[in-house]
Amino acid sequence: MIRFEQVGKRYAAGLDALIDVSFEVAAGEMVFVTGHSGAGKSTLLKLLSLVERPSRGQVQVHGVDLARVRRRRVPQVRRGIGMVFQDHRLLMDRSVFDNVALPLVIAGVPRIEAAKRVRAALDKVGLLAREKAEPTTLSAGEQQRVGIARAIVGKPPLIIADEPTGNLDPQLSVGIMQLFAEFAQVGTAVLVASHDLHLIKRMNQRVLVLDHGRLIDDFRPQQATA
Ligand SMILES: Nc1ncnc2c1ncn2[C@@H]1O[C@H](COP(=O)(O)OP(=O)(O)OP(=O)(O)O)[C@@H](O)[C@H]1O
Repeated sequence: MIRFEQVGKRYAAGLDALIDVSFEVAAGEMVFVTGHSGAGKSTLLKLLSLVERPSRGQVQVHGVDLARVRRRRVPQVRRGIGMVFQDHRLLMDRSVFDNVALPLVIAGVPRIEAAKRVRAALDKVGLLAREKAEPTTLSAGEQQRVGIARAIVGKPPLIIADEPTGNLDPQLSVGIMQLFAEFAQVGTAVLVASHDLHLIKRMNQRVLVLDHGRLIDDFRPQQATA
């Protein structure tokens, strides 16, 4: 599903954010990316969402070498990725329903079909009753769940989340991670950047550890105990 092959990323300032990073993620896997602040976690996710391009090596998604994706095809590739951000980036003057519907509207999904899918996504994150609410009237955790509903509504084969639980309490954080794990169980590949070691430990999933841009560990708890 995802393949990084000796990937390097050097920003214009000359700083190496990623150095010789190689790994693969299969469909149905949930993987945490962790490491100190500045280790390269966000950069790694940005290469997948084509916000940044690698300086060396190759990033492949579904067998497609992302370096070959032309600028005008970038939006199409991004439609195959559900993106969740720490600051969730909701449109505050639109309803919860409209926020979640946005990717479907952009993709041209007919209204009745879109409404069905939006409600299914909201149901999944436990917010069906709040579809008419404006995001400002929701708690931080609820807003984050709207962001997740928006990321999953198009049923993308890949979800990437950058510190999705950064400002949530531990219980809510676990709930959101369990939701991601459920998506992985039905075949979605899920990549979550997080520095919350307590949460990562609790979820018992594969963990990639970055240190100053290098991948220093790739820990698979299931295999370790097998
Ligand atoms: N657009 C950019 N231009 C120049 N340097 C950048 C840019 N984006 C990130 N960097 C640098 O690349 C390194 C890796 O940054 P990145 O954001 O990937 O780390 P991170 O592990 O996500 O950190 P954090 O946990 O603090 O978000 C850092 O030293 C950062 O300053």
